[in-house]
Amino acid sequence: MHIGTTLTNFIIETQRQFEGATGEFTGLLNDIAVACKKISDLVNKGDLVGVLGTAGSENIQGEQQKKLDIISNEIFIEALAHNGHVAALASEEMDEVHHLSDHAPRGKYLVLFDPLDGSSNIDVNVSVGTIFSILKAPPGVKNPVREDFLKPGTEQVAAGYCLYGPSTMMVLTTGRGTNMFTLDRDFGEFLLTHSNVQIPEDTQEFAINTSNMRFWEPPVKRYIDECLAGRDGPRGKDFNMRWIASMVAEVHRILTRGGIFMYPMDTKIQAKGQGGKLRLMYEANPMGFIIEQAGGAATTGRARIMSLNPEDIHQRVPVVLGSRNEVERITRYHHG
Ligand SMILES: O=P(O)(O)OC[C@H]1O[C@](O)(COP(=O)(O)O)[C@@H](O)[C@@H]1O
Ligand SMILES: [Mg+2]
Ligand SMILES: [Mg+2]
Repeated sequence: MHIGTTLTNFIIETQRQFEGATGEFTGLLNDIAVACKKISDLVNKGDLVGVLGTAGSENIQGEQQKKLDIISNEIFIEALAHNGHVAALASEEMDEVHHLSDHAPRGKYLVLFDPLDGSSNIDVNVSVGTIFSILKAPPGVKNPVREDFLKPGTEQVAAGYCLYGPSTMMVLTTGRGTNMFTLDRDFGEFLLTHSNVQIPEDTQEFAINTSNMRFWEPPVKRYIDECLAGRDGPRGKDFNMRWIASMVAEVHRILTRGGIFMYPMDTKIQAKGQGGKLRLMYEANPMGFIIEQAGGAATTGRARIMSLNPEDIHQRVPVVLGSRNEVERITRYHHG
């Protein structure tokens, strides 16, 4: 597909390759694009439209919700729940599965989403984003339930994120490579700017929240120590570090120039009885699909993320993703 193609035409072309395609998938991705454009506009205007700051409520994760967490969630529901492309929705900001109103037409898909990723950055004007994962809905079921969403990442039909940074970009995979589109605000369209993105297999750049170092497991400690030892150490090369605290921005950097991103299991997380910091269904699985389709890898440190059998829509998992050879090295360290 040629650079400059609109997202809509790109999806229509992609759909042509699927036998029996009805156009419903194109419709769904257009709904998602509309929602992301609206969120991008609000993020961009920030205080001018009074959307910054906390909402004074907590989500099921026990996190203080930002106003934009809730507003973005509502924009997504409004854009997706009425056009007959989905059967149900699930989100970081909603405890339970969101069922459509009785008279709303039902569609073939389920969507899980993180309406605003990187929430701790929203008030300090640092890049944030939206992450989404698309699954097939059980045929003929009017109101799919939680169990209908609990499919391994390998069953995703598509996944993507929209990054609200200096420019707004939509990154998408339908299982045929990973492509990037940039929003032309004048034109109001996402245009293809990077097709079939490939992540370098090796890297000298890692991203991890080092303030958690004292809680890390030995394999992670060893890996980071070796990176920090630089060219005089066992790796024989110097490493750089980055931490933006927005998973979307970290993943985007890695898709653009390689690298490794880690939010591993640690004793602090274990002490809280949690399985990790990041959520499997609307953070780790969609990002795993995007990264793998760009030639990278995504594991928990021990197992491929997309092969996990989910137990809950808000389940948390350890995440290690990025340049294939580095992810494989850390996974080897975990297997001793
Ligand atoms: O606050 P920390 O420990 O740096 O964690 C940052 C991580 O938490 C997140 O903000 C969690 O996502 P949400 O903002 O959607 O809750 C990730 O985007 C980011 O990678
Ligand atoms: Mg998030
Ligand atoms: Mg979020």
